[in-house]
Order: sequence, then structure tokens, then C-alpha cells
Amino acid sequence: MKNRHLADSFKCAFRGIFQAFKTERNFKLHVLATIIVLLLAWYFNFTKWEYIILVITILIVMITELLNTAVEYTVDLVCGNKYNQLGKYAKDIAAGATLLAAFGAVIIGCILFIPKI
Ligand SMILES: Nc1ncnc2c1ncn2[C@@H]1O[C@H](COP(=O)(O)OP(=O)(O)OP(=O)(O)O)[C@@H](O)[C@H]1O
Repeated sequence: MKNRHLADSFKCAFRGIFQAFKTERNFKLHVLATIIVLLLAWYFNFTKWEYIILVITILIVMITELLNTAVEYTVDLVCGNKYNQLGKYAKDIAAGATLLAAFGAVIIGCILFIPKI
């Protein structure tokens, strides 16, 4: 089941992102928020460094959401519908990571956008 070519690895990775987009409401919201925020950044004439901070922040949120989704799938794969204390910890901790990333993004968004308004 190992990918032999780099192109296959890329295909799997893009399929993973698409799968998360299809199934995860939060991921769809992040994509929508990303489009709105980038349009606003363009409207406010962001500098190169402001764009860099914005893009890194957006990527951190997206990456944590993807990892959270991967943890959820893995826990569901292992536990099925059965309650499992370790499964609960794993899902709650992964959700905590996405929450922290989202909080950080809101704070950075305020720092970047409020002076422009
Ligand atoms: N197998 C399990 N055993 C114990 N607790 C679980 C289990 N599956 C889920 N939970 C608990 O239910 C919560 C919600 O799990 P669920 O898989 O529905 O995530 P979710 O609400 O879909 O997350 P998201 O909104 O990020 O997609 C978890 O954070 C965890 O506390």
C-alpha cells in the first residue's frame, strides 16, 4: 500500500484535504473565512509582512483542523461506537489544539485588522 511515486503521494494528500472539506463543517467554515480574510487583506492593502503573518496563521488553523479530523477518524476506527476513555482524551485534546489555533487566529486578526478600520 506504499506510494511509489511522488505524484501519488501528492494525490493522496490532496484527496485527504478534499475529504476533510467534504465531511467537516468546521473545515468548510475555515475555507470560507480564509477567502473573506484574504479579500479584506487585499482591500486594506496589506504589506508583505502582514500577508506573511496572515497566511501562516491561516495555515496553522487549517493544519490543526486536518490533524483533528485525522485523530477523530483514527479514534472512530479503533473504538467504533464503543465508549473509550483514551479515545475521549485523544479527541478532546485534538479539539483543544484546534480551539487554541482558532483563538490565536482571532487575536492576530484583531491586531492586523483593527488599526486598518
Ligand atoms: N469513542 C469515544 N469514546 C469516548 N468519548 C468519545 C468517543 N467518541 C467521541 N467522544 C467524545 O465526544 C466528543 C465529540 O466527538 P465527535 O467525534 O462527535 O467529534 P465532533 O464533535 O464531530 O468534533 P468536530 O466538531 O471537531 O468535528 C469528543 O470530543 C469526545 O469527548
